[in-house]
Amino acid sequence: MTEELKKAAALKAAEEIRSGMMLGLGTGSTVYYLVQHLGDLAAAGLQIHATATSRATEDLARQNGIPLVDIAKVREIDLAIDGVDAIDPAYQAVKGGGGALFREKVIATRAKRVIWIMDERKLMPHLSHVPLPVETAPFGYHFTEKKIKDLGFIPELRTRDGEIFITDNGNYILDLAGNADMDYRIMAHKLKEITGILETGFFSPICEKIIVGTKNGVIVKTKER
Ligand SMILES: O=C[C@H](O)[C@H](O)[C@H](O)COP(=O)(O)O
Repeated sequence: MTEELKKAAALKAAEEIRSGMMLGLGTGSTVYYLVQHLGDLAAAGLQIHATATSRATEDLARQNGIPLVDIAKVREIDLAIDGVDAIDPAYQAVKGGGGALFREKVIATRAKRVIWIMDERKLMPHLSHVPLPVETAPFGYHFTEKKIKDLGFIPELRTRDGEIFITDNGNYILDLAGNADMDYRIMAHKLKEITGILETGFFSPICEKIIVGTKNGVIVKTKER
Protein backbone atom coordinates (compact mmCIF):
# COMPACT_ATOMS: atom_id res chain seq x y z
CA MET A 1 0.00 0.00 0.00
CA THR A 2 2.78 2.43 0.96
CA GLU A 3 4.42 1.90 -2.42
CA GLU A 4 1.17 2.85 -4.16
CA LEU A 5 0.98 6.05 -2.12
CA LYS A 6 4.56 6.98 -3.01
CA LYS A 7 3.88 6.30 -6.67
CA ALA A 8 0.68 8.35 -6.64
CA ALA A 9 2.56 11.34 -5.16
CA ALA A 10 5.37 10.97 -7.69
CA LEU A 11 3.01 10.84 -10.67
CA LYS A 12 1.14 13.90 -9.43
CA ALA A 13 4.43 15.81 -9.16
CA ALA A 14 5.28 14.86 -12.74
CA GLU A 15 2.28 16.95 -13.87
CA GLU A 16 4.37 20.02 -12.97
CA ILE A 17 7.05 19.17 -15.52
CA ARG A 18 7.11 20.95 -18.87
CA SER A 19 9.20 20.43 -21.99
CA GLY A 20 12.47 22.33 -21.88
CA MET A 21 12.90 22.12 -18.11
CA MET A 22 16.16 21.41 -16.31
CA LEU A 23 15.20 19.18 -13.40
CA GLY A 24 16.91 18.39 -10.11
CA LEU A 25 16.19 14.76 -9.32
CA GLY A 26 16.16 13.72 -5.68
CA THR A 27 17.01 10.37 -4.17
CA GLY A 28 15.06 7.52 -2.61
CA SER A 29 12.21 5.13 -3.04
CA THR A 30 9.58 7.80 -3.80
CA VAL A 31 11.73 9.56 -6.40
CA TYR A 32 12.27 6.11 -7.93
CA TYR A 33 8.68 6.19 -9.23
CA LEU A 34 9.15 9.71 -10.57
CA VAL A 35 12.27 8.80 -12.52
CA GLN A 36 10.61 5.72 -13.99
CA HIS A 37 7.63 7.79 -15.08
CA LEU A 38 9.89 10.49 -16.52
CA GLY A 39 11.52 7.78 -18.61
CA ASP A 40 8.13 7.01 -20.15
CA LEU A 41 7.40 10.70 -20.71
CA ALA A 42 10.83 11.27 -22.29
CA ALA A 43 10.29 8.27 -24.58
CA ALA A 44 6.97 9.82 -25.58
CA GLY A 45 8.69 13.07 -26.57
CA LEU A 46 8.97 15.24 -23.44
CA GLN A 47 12.18 17.26 -23.79
CA ILE A 48 13.87 17.44 -20.40
CA HIS A 49 17.32 17.46 -18.92
CA ALA A 50 18.20 16.57 -15.36
CA THR A 51 20.92 16.70 -12.77
CA ALA A 52 20.89 14.12 -9.99
CA THR A 53 21.41 14.24 -6.21
CA SER A 54 23.13 10.85 -6.03
CA ARG A 55 24.90 8.21 -8.04
CA ALA A 56 21.93 5.92 -7.47
CA THR A 57 19.59 8.42 -9.11
CA GLU A 58 22.09 9.03 -11.91
CA ASP A 59 22.11 5.31 -12.65
CA LEU A 60 18.33 5.12 -12.52
CA ALA A 61 17.95 8.15 -14.80
CA ARG A 62 20.41 6.65 -17.30
CA GLN A 63 18.54 3.34 -17.29
CA ASN A 64 15.34 5.27 -18.03
CA GLY A 65 16.82 7.31 -20.87
CA ILE A 66 16.73 10.69 -19.15
CA PRO A 67 19.46 13.04 -20.44
CA LEU A 68 21.76 13.98 -17.55
CA VAL A 69 23.87 17.11 -17.15
CA ASP A 70 26.83 17.30 -14.77
CA ILE A 71 26.04 19.72 -11.94
CA ALA A 72 29.24 21.65 -12.79
CA LYS A 73 27.68 22.60 -16.13
CA VAL A 74 24.23 23.44 -14.82
CA ARG A 75 23.47 27.15 -14.62
CA GLU A 76 19.78 26.99 -13.63
CA ILE A 77 17.52 24.32 -12.20
CA ASP A 78 13.86 24.96 -12.98
CA LEU A 79 12.38 22.42 -10.62
CA ALA A 80 13.79 20.05 -7.99
CA ILE A 81 11.62 17.14 -6.86
CA ASP A 82 12.72 15.06 -3.88
CA GLY A 83 11.49 12.89 -1.04
CA VAL A 84 11.73 13.53 2.71
CA ASP A 85 12.13 11.37 5.80
CA ALA A 86 9.91 13.58 7.94
CA ILE A 87 8.21 16.95 7.63
CA ASP A 88 6.49 19.11 10.23
CA PRO A 89 3.51 21.47 9.85
CA ALA A 90 5.92 24.41 9.22
CA TYR A 91 7.37 22.56 6.17
CA GLN A 92 10.67 21.95 7.93
CA ALA A 93 12.07 18.60 6.91
CA VAL A 94 14.61 15.96 7.86
CA LYS A 95 16.30 14.28 4.91
CA GLY A 96 19.27 11.99 4.43
CA GLY A 97 17.80 8.56 5.09
CA GLY A 98 19.53 7.48 1.90
CA GLY A 99 22.70 9.41 2.71
CA ALA A 100 22.26 11.93 -0.11
CA LEU A 101 21.56 14.98 2.05
CA PHE A 102 24.50 17.14 0.92
CA ARG A 103 23.85 16.89 -2.81
CA GLU A 104 20.13 17.18 -2.15
CA LYS A 105 20.67 20.41 -0.26
CA VAL A 106 22.98 21.82 -2.93
CA ILE A 107 20.35 21.22 -5.60
CA ALA A 108 17.34 22.25 -3.50
CA THR A 109 18.92 25.55 -2.48
CA ARG A 110 19.79 26.40 -6.09
CA ALA A 111 16.54 25.35 -7.76
CA LYS A 112 13.94 27.96 -8.72
CA ARG A 113 11.20 25.69 -7.38
CA VAL A 114 11.25 22.73 -5.00
CA ILE A 115 8.53 20.10 -4.54
CA TRP A 116 8.73 17.37 -1.90
CA ILE A 117 6.88 14.11 -2.50
CA MET A 118 6.00 11.49 0.10
CA ASP A 119 3.49 9.08 1.54
CA GLU A 120 1.48 10.16 4.55
CA ARG A 121 3.75 8.45 7.11
CA LYS A 122 6.23 11.30 6.61
CA LEU A 123 3.93 13.94 8.11
CA MET A 124 5.02 14.52 11.73
CA PRO A 125 3.91 16.97 14.41
CA HIS A 126 7.56 17.48 15.50
CA LEU A 127 10.89 16.59 13.92
CA SER A 128 12.72 15.96 17.17
CA HIS A 129 11.48 12.35 17.30
CA VAL A 130 13.33 11.62 14.07
CA PRO A 131 17.11 11.03 14.14
CA LEU A 132 18.95 13.82 12.34
CA PRO A 133 21.58 12.61 9.83
CA VAL A 134 24.77 14.63 9.49
CA GLU A 135 27.45 14.06 6.85
CA THR A 136 30.84 14.01 8.57
CA ALA A 137 34.40 13.82 7.27
CA PRO A 138 36.08 10.53 8.27
CA PHE A 139 39.25 12.40 9.25
CA GLY A 140 39.19 12.93 13.02
CA TYR A 141 35.58 11.88 13.20
CA HIS A 142 35.88 10.80 16.86
CA PHE A 143 36.60 14.44 17.73
CA THR A 144 33.60 15.51 15.68
CA GLU A 145 31.47 12.91 17.44
CA LYS A 146 32.56 14.22 20.84
CA LYS A 147 31.56 17.79 19.89
CA ILE A 148 28.16 16.49 18.73
CA LYS A 149 27.65 14.69 22.06
CA ASP A 150 28.48 17.93 23.87
CA LEU A 151 25.40 19.45 22.17
CA GLY A 152 23.22 16.76 23.77
CA PHE A 153 22.79 14.40 20.85
CA ILE A 154 23.43 10.66 20.85
CA PRO A 155 25.25 9.97 17.56
CA GLU A 156 25.29 6.60 15.84
CA LEU A 157 27.65 5.89 12.97
CA ARG A 158 25.60 4.61 10.05
CA THR A 159 26.48 1.17 8.73
CA ARG A 160 25.21 -0.90 5.84
CA ASP A 161 25.66 -4.67 5.62
CA GLY A 162 28.03 -4.52 8.59
CA GLU A 163 30.32 -1.93 6.97
CA ILE A 164 30.55 1.80 7.62
CA PHE A 165 28.22 3.57 5.17
CA ILE A 166 30.16 5.86 2.84
CA THR A 167 28.38 8.71 1.04
CA ASP A 168 28.86 9.63 -2.61
CA ASN A 169 31.24 12.31 -1.31
CA GLY A 170 33.41 9.78 0.57
CA ASN A 171 32.14 10.76 4.02
CA TYR A 172 30.38 9.12 6.97
CA ILE A 173 26.83 9.65 8.16
CA LEU A 174 26.14 10.06 11.86
CA ASP A 175 22.47 9.66 12.81
CA LEU A 176 21.78 11.87 15.81
CA ALA A 177 19.07 10.98 18.29
CA GLY A 178 17.91 14.10 20.05
CA ASN A 179 15.22 14.84 22.57
CA ALA A 180 11.76 16.35 22.48
CA ASP A 181 13.00 19.79 23.64
CA MET A 182 15.36 20.21 20.72
CA ASP A 183 14.62 22.68 17.96
CA TYR A 184 16.37 21.22 14.93
CA ARG A 185 16.51 24.63 13.23
CA ILE A 186 18.68 25.97 16.06
CA MET A 187 20.62 22.73 16.49
CA ALA A 188 21.43 22.57 12.77
CA HIS A 189 23.19 25.95 13.03
CA LYS A 190 25.21 24.74 16.01
CA LEU A 191 26.13 21.51 14.23
CA LYS A 192 27.32 23.41 11.17
CA GLU A 193 29.80 25.26 13.37
CA ILE A 194 31.59 22.00 14.18
CA THR A 195 34.63 21.45 11.98
CA GLY A 196 34.25 18.08 10.30
CA ILE A 197 30.52 18.33 9.63
CA LEU A 198 29.84 18.95 5.96
CA GLU A 199 26.06 19.32 6.18
CA THR A 200 23.02 18.35 8.22
CA GLY A 201 19.82 16.71 7.08
CA PHE A 202 17.71 19.55 8.48
CA PHE A 203 16.02 21.40 5.61
CA SER A 204 14.37 24.75 6.25
CA PRO A 205 11.02 25.31 4.50
CA ILE A 206 12.43 25.73 0.99
CA CYS A 207 9.73 23.78 -0.79
CA GLU A 208 6.97 25.50 -2.73
CA LYS A 209 4.60 22.63 -2.08
CA ILE A 210 4.38 19.09 -0.79
CA ILE A 211 2.56 16.27 -2.53
CA VAL A 212 1.39 13.53 -0.19
CA GLY A 213 0.01 10.13 -1.13
CA THR A 214 -2.69 9.21 1.40
CA LYS A 215 -5.18 6.35 1.68
CA ASN A 216 -7.85 8.89 0.71
CA GLY A 217 -6.03 10.16 -2.38
CA VAL A 218 -3.22 12.55 -3.20
CA ILE A 219 -3.08 15.81 -1.24
CA VAL A 220 -1.23 18.86 -2.57
CA LYS A 221 -0.33 21.44 0.08
CA THR A 222 1.10 24.73 -1.11
CA LYS A 223 3.22 26.62 1.38
CA GLU A 224 2.10 30.14 2.19
CA ARG A 225 4.76 32.69 1.29
O1 LIG B 1 19.13 10.73 1.39
C1 LIG B 1 18.00 10.46 1.01
C2 LIG B 1 16.91 11.39 0.90
O2 LIG B 1 16.91 12.44 1.78
C3 LIG B 1 15.54 10.86 0.60
O3 LIG B 1 14.90 11.86 -0.12
C4 LIG B 1 14.72 10.53 1.81
O4 LIG B 1 15.43 9.60 2.59
C5 LIG B 1 13.35 9.98 1.45
O5 LIG B 1 13.47 8.75 0.83
P1 LIG B 1 12.22 7.81 0.56
O6 LIG B 1 11.41 8.47 -0.51
O7 LIG B 1 12.84 6.50 0.15
O8 LIG B 1 11.47 7.67 1.84
